[in-house]
Amino acid sequence: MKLVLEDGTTMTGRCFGAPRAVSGEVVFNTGMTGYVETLTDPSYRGQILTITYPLVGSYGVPAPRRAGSVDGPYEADRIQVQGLVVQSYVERYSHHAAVRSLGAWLASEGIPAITGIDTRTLTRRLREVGTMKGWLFPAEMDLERVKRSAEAVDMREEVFRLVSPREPITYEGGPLKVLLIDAGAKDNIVRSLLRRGVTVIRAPYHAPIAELAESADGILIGNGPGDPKDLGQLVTALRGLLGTYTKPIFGICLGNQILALAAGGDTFKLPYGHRGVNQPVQDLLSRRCYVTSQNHGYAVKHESLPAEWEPWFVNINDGTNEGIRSRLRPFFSVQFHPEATPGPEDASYLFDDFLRLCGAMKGSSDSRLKTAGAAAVDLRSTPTAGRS
Ligand SMILES: NC(=O)CC[C@H](N)C(=O)O
Repeated sequence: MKLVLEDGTTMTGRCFGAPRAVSGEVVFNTGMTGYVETLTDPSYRGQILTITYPLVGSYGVPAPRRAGSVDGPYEADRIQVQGLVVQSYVERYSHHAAVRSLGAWLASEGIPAITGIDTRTLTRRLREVGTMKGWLFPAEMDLERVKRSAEAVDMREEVFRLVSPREPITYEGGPLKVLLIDAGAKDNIVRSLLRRGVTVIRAPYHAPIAELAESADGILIGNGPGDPKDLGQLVTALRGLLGTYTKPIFGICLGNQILALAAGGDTFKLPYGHRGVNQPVQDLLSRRCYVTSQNHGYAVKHESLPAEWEPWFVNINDGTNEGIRSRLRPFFSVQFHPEATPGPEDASYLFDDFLRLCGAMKGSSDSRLKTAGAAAVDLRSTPTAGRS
């Protein structure tokens, strides 16, 4: 197999997945474990993933999930990456839950993978030049032919259609109801809500959101692939809703970007993104730091936020935005993944805060809580296990 980057960098290795030609944006993730979760995360749709940790495959892959379920550790029904790049693939796995090798899983889903690559050199290149387009293909194929014929995902609106459900799906979990806007949401967002006794209406990003939101106690905008600016239809729908909606809105990753755009803010592309399980962020209100799981290539411009909004979290490595919140209303979002999978669960308290707010606003006879301003204040002053 060969990996060629758009700056001409060429690397040769061995195939351990499907021997096929693909192209996509080449990105790297620094997590040491969690390849099953990472490979099935729809935010990676269309991208060729490099894992910087050198040994990959040693714990194999567990049994496939039950059909129609959202069982972990899978984050979706299929592998989402275009291709996989590792330094040393381990075929002989050992783990009590494993039933197949990583290579067998990749091959069964038609995903090409390459081993024997100096991923440290590759990552340094991507850090210097920035994320680049690349081609992964069997070594005997001619590059010019590959460039013409390699399978690629149309990264504009098409990519969101590939990863969102066709119709709204309801998961019964309890009396509180959350509308999850899905443009590629990870299944663990659904599991995180169900675990907390919540009914989830999982709706595609192009569904009539305002209508569906009426019967829900809050809205969660999930993660997803691509560039948030290609989701103009959702941004416009949400902008309309922000004018009248009084219940809580929480965004995760792509959801942070969408909320910022709907509020009138702007996003930009990071040179090589944040992908890993040890990204440090700081809550600007409490000054408390958290280690978080992240997978994003775009970020919100702090300075673009209109007066009602304020930066909530920042990334301690590069100072970029990691969350925003309305100063007046119960609308807030984070750029990292509180549901983790893989990664640290430091930030899972955010689900509890969001749901407590949904519950308080639904059940309270206190009319002050029904006004959005009071609810936003309530969120700020609520002590939680995660913050104590
Ligand atoms: N994990 C996500 O939701 C990623 C959001 C967006 N696709 C980005 O790369 O920034």
